[in-house]
Amino acid sequence: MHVVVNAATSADGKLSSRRREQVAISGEADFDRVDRLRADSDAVVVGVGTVLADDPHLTVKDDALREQRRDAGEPANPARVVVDSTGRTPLDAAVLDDAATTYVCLTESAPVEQRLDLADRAELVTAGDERVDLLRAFAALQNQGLEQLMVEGGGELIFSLFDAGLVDELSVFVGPTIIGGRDAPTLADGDGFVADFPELELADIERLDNGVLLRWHVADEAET
Ligand SMILES: NC(=O)C1=CN([C@@H]2O[C@H](COP(=O)(O)OP(=O)(O)OC[C@H]3O[C@@H](n4cnc5c(N)ncnc54)[C@H](O)[C@@H]3O)[C@@H](O)[C@H]2O)C=CC1
Ligand SMILES: Nc1nc(O)c(N)c(N[C@@H]2O[C@H](COP(=O)(O)O)[C@@H](O)[C@H]2O)n1
Repeated sequence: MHVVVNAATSADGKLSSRRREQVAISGEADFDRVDRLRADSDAVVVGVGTVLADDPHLTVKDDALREQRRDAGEPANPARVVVDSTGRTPLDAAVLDDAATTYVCLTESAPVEQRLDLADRAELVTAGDERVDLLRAFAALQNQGLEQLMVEGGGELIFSLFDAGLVDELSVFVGPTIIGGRDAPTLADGDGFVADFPELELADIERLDNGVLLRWHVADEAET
């Protein structure tokens, strides 16, 4: 399995504002790049915080890219994955429509009622007690044939994935704006690291729109 985290931050490292509403940080060229990355992925992964904040669709927007996937014998859109401990994904969420297969990763503590409702619209993966056990959930996704995973956020999920050692690559578009705010989500939130910080190797820098795209490889733990 190969896991790429992709996100857009303001120049001061924020994913969105303190209101947690979606902010268009990327310009046209970056959104096109994100669309290609989605088209090259087996699944697009988000946390339920992102679903509640943005109601994303997580589909490939370009008709030609969807056609290419069909020509290659793949579904037009990659699968969608929501990491959602207790089944808070609203039943009318855009990610639960029929544009793609959706997996909702839950824990044992997810109430039966939510579980039954979501099971009508998504494939359920159960891993962990309080929070989703990401190692187990991603292993289950791999067993379903999902090898290329693109994670789009948000900050809580991205931190947990680094903490679990599951990230292979990080792509960050740093856009030309300041959002600010101590309560605004950043690229990696959660509890944060205090030691054994994951080490990154810079793979590429590209000027894009009025910002910069940074691509990093995550160093193997054994090498750091
Ligand atoms: N600029 C960008 O590229 C993006 C921005 N965003 C922004 O990020 C914000 C949402 O991010 P967050 O609130 O951090 O939510 P999130 O999307 O990271 O979801 C976190 C939630 O996932 C659930 N969860 C279950 N197991 C977990 C685990 N092991 N680790 C972490 N979470 C687990 C928990 O309910 C947790 O509260 C929104 O404001 C959204 O607009 C989101 C994606 C991309
Ligand atoms: N790459 C990128 N740049 C931004 O500026 C963004 N705000 C986001 N947000 C992510 O895209 C999702 C929306 O997807 P759909 O257009 O609905 O398919 C949103 O939920 C964030 O994950 N990304």
